[in-house]
Amino acid sequence: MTTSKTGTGAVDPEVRRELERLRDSIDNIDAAVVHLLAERFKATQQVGRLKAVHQLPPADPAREARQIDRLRRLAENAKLDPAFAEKFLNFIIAEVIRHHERIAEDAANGQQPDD
Ligand SMILES: C=C(O[C@@H]1C=C(C(=O)O)C=C[C@H]1O)C(=O)O
Repeated sequence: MTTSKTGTGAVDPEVRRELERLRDSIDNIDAAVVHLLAERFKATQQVGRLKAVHQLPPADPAREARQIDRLRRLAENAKLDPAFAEKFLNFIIAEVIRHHERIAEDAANGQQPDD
């Protein structure tokens, strides 16, 4: 790794190229994360509708506990902080449960689900 400055205050062009290469990779990963999350939410919306029709509760803590166990193990194997993985999953699940509550309320009020 070369130094980050040329001495004139400008960033070494080689360092700039390396930074750009890494940032391109980060941008691709961020795009993949957004697409994967969108697909996950499409599936959870369908679960929410199914639960509303069959009057099942929005949250399923036993299922969540199994998912957290599994995700923590996957994170450990991938050398990702399992506490971070758990926090991230809990953040997503909390949003899903909010959606499910809304879908159940709409169904109870005779409203059609949005697509
Ligand atoms: C999607 C579901 O609903 C809720 C959301 C979950 C999730 O986002 O993974 C898991 C369990 C439930 O609390 C489900 O029951 O499968």
